[in-house]
Parts: sequence; structure tokens; C-alpha cells
Amino acid sequence: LARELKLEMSSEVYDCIVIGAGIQGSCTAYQLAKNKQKTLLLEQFVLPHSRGSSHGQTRVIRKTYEEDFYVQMMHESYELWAQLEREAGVELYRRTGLLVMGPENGEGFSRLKATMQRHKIPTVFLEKQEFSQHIPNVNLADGNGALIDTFAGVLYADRALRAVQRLFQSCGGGVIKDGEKVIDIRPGTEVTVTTDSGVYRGRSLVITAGPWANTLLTHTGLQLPLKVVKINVCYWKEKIPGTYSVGQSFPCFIEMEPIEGEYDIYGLPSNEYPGLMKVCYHMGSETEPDERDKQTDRGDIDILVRFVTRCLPGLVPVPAVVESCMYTVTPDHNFVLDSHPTYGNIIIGAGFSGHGFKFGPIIGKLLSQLAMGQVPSYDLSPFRIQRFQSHARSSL
Ligand SMILES: Cc1cc2nc3c(=O)[nH]c(=O)nc-3n(C[C@H](O)[C@H](O)[C@H](O)COP(=O)(O)OP(=O)(O)OC[C@H]3O[C@@H](n4cnc5c(N)ncnc54)[C@H](O)[C@@H]3O)c2cc1C
Ligand SMILES: O=C(O)[C@@H]1CCCCN1
Repeated sequence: LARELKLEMSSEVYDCIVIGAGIQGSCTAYQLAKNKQKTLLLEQFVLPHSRGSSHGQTRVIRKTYEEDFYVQMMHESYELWAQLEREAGVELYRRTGLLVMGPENGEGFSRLKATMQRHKIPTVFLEKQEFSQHIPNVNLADGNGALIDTFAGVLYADRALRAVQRLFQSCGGGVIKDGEKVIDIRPGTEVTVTTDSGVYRGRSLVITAGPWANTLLTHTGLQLPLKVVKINVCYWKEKIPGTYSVGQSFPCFIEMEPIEGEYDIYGLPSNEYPGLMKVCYHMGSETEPDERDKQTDRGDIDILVRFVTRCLPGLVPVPAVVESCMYTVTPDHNFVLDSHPTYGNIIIGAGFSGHGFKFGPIIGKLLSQLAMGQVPSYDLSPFRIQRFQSHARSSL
């Protein structure tokens, strides 16, 4: 009886319910509340938590993308991050620059260079002979070229997430309920969302559930071709503390792989843990989000040990600290930002494929526009569900 009473339906109808208080759901909820939408943000875990994709202290922010649409979105995203810094009164971005190393004549590296030039993004192209003068303590592999995106840097991720959630709650109409797992969704002109302790109704629903996207989408008869992988977040000890630190103006870096020009290995200057530099492999092994640590594959760490030994001689080539995070990856590594194919008032933000944090504020704006029935301010065709066609299964 107690349970039935607790699960009694709240009489309130929200303009929008957002499921998942990672960076994407939190930014979306904030945008909605700013637009005077009565908004409920539901999160399964007690906040803050480290079980999804948005925890940890740092993320890379950059415009260094091959695709024009990402570069265009990043122009505005930088502005929106700066606006958030002003609104929250905290520093969220630190400029460090981003060093990209990749096969000099490879297609990926050439396309990247061309995009940077086309968009007039402040970039320094480093010749092999001058490399070590600018970037000491890094060995550039034979055949690799190097460039620096000078406005790239670090976002303080945990701090950003807290700031956005606080701003959301300080808007009239912004409510967070954490420690409430959504267990059912009933589509309709008013969507009914049941958690393990309540029932809520919203005129629209945004699903930003990170690695759990498909679990929730089951209730709506849709499955997306998403792969959840566990990333071993490795920190490496500096032989001489400070060698690769933000204080010494050491940049973030990305090393592109020789064959396809995909991003392969990346690093951030030592900062959050003094004396330790974060260097990770941009791939991992598949995992169940609720059983993340059952995945114990460390093949990525072997690759990193070889890389650190070869390229970063100032680091001890054994990870000192290993943390965990998950990517939710689409087949083309582009995001999903779209309405549900059957229910127009259910909006999906998913598949951020290990590079979505920096877009948080702009994704929040786009998903809120979709939820309010407005025309989104960017062409969302690269992000449509329809592109999967043969993959996306409708079980309706
Ligand atoms: C190691 C690592 C490094 C990265 N580096 C970068 C980088 O340098 N730059 C960059 O831009 N991006 C980076 N990313 C990617 C970026 O962090 C993610 O794209 C982003 O955090 C995804 O956010 P999200 O809100 O979609 O997911 P999440 O943060 O996972 O949020 C989803 C939330 O939904 C909740 N939820 C799920 N199911 C339910 C339910 N049934 N009921 C209630 N709540 C539910 C979850 O608990 C979770 O809190 C990195 C990611 C990782 C893992
Ligand atoms: O989004 C980013 O900028 C980083 C780059 C390398 C891979 C992980 N994500």
C-alpha cells in the first residue's frame, strides 16, 4: 500500500521532462527553464556520480574537426561556455592549445588542415625542425606532421556540470529529482514517465540517458545502433613534476592513427592531479553500463605504454592511476539529435561517441528547440536517426 501511495501520479503537468542529468540533459534542462518551460530533470543516481560519461575533472574543447558542421557549432559553443562562466561566476575553460599530430600526407590530417584554413581558425603549423623547440619532451613520429589549434583548451567538467545544474535550479520552474530511476515511459500527447518512486507527466520528453539510451528507448519501441564501451582513463607520472603541466603551458594533444586518420590517442596536461598527466586511448571494449567494471580488458593500456615510451619520454610508462568512463558510440561517430520517428514530442540526444562534452551548451539549445517545437538553429541532417535506416529497428 505504501508503494502504491508513493507512486501516486503527481497532479502537475510539466512542459518538459528530461531523463538523465549528464552534461547533455543538464544543459537541455537549463535552456528549457531559461525559456520559461516548467522542467523536471530526472536522474537515476544521487548527484554527483561517476557512473556515466560526464564525470571527471577535465575534457578537451577544440574547433579542430574535419567536418564543417562541427566547426560551426563550436563557434557558438565557445560563446555559450563563456556565457555560462559569467552566469555561474566560475572558471570553466582554460586555454592550453591543442597539438594535433598525424600522418603528414594522410587524408585525415590533410582534411583537418584544410578545414582549419577554410574557417580561419587560429592555427600554427609546425615544421619538423621547429617542433621540439615549441613542444619540448615530445617525440614526433617519423612521417607525422603537427599543428596547434591555439584557442583549444580544457573544460573543467565536474565543475561545469554542477554549475549548469545549479543554474537550472535557480531558474523558476527548474526541478531536479535525483536518485529516481525511470522504469517506464508511456508516449502520448502527455508523456507519462514512471520512476521507482513517482509518476510524472510532461507535454514533451527529452531522453539524454548516455549509455542507457537504448534501455529507455525500449519503452518507445525504438532501438538505435549504439555501442557502449568502457574507457580506461589513465594518468601517468611525470619523471620531473610539472614537465607536462598546464602551468608550463603544455597543450592538450591528439595523435591521429596512421591508417584511417581517426583519433587514436589523446592527452591533457597535468593539472587536476599534480604530477600526473592524463593520456588515454580513444577506443575501448564493449560493456554493459550497469556492469561496467566487469569489463577488464586492458589491451588499450598496452597500446598506451608503447606510445608513452616512444613519444612522451618524461613520463613513467606505467599508468599510476586508472579511472573509468563510458562512450556511447554510433557507427559514424556523429551524434543523434532528433525527434522520435513515431512520437514527435519525444526528443532524443544520444550517441555522443566520446566527443560530446564540448558541445554541451549548444546541444542543450538544439534539444530544447526540438522539445519546444521550434525550428532548430542548425541543420541537423548529420544527426538524424534516419541515417541508420538498416540499423534502427522499430519494434512497433
Ligand atoms: C574518458 C572520456 C573522455 C572524454 N573526453 C572528451 C573530451 O575531451 N571532450 C569532449 O568534448 N568530450 C569528451 N568525452 C565525451 C563526453 O564526456 C560525453 O559525450 C558526454 O559526457 C555525454 O554526456 P551525456 O549527458 O550524453 O551522458 P551521461 O553523462 O552518461 O548522462 C546520462 C545520464 O542519464 C542517467 N540515466 C540513465 N538512465 C536513466 C534512467 N532510467 N533514469 C534516470 N536517469 C537515467 C545516467 O545515470 C546519467 O547520469 C569523453 C568521455 C569519456 C568517457
Ligand atoms: O572530444 C575530444 O576532443 C577528445 C579528443 C580525443 C578523443 C576523446 N575526445
